[in-house]
Amino acid sequence: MTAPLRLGTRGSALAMAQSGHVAEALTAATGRPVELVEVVTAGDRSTAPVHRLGVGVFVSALRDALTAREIDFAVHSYKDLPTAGAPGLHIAAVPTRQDPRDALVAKDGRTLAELPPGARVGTGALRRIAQLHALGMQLEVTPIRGNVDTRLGRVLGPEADLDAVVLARAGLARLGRTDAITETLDPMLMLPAPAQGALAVECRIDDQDLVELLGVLDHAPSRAAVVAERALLATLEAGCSAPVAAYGELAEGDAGEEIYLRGAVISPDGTRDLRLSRTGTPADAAEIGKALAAELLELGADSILGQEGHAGPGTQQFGSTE
Ligand SMILES: NCc1[nH]cc(CCC(=O)O)c1CC(=O)O
Repeated sequence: MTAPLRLGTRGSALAMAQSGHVAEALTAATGRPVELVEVVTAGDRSTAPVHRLGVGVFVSALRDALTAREIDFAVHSYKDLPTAGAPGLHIAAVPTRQDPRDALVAKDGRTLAELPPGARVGTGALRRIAQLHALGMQLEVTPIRGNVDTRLGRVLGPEADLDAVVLARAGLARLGRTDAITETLDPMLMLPAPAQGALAVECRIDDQDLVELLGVLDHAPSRAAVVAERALLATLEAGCSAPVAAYGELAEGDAGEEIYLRGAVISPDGTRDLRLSRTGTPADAAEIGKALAAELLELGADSILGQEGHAGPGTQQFGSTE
């Protein structure tokens, strides 16, 4: 009997759902039993706004537990990971990505276009706030935070005080709540966060057998898309709470498999909205992301990012802002 692999996870419903899913997939593919070990992070303990909590609050406790060998591997929402990797740790797999688009949950089954001027729309992410303002619909965008159920309750519950909320479709899908969605938002209007809908399966780099074992969960097209989107984010020296969006799509082109990467940097008030795209081969995913970021910077992306107190990678903020 092999001892079960210890999978460290946050205790939130979303984290448990995605960890449980990865555990099952790994056992199905390899026959190895997996046990879930709950790790409490500073981000879970605090109710302070995420931008006050600092870098990687939802991630660092899991990484500490990995380094201390208290757990063998961890599953993160990829978009919550700082762009700088962790020393001694390795992302051994990027499983097949979920639908990366954002979703609208609105009262009376409304779509975005059906919201009247002055409608109150809740979201915590600067990227979503900025893009909602850029629509020019006079929406009253209200910052919210909390877990998925709390956020749905702001529209659907007995104490509903908002007309709509915007959140990641992938989170709702993992919790079996896609029934609440009234519109899945077209990336033409709401470009997703870099790596949204993707998971990162991380372990110690010196744990070579495990690196190899976890590799069965890797999905190359998902990894290529995420690599391109994250290279864009890293080159902009922005964090996951910056008003930066990126979406890489893989498709069969004339020259074989192609990646089509779109990127956007939007000022929080929506008045400046830079959008560009670039194509290339999946093998060049990182270069495509860097080149697209460089083009955005040439158009003044840095001055937009500067507007919200951006001061380089040292002040990156990551966590459940969305
Ligand atoms: N920042 C919070 C967060 N981190 C991961 C998800 C779920 C979607 C995903 O895995 O990308 C969410 C919720 C949301 O954005 O609504």
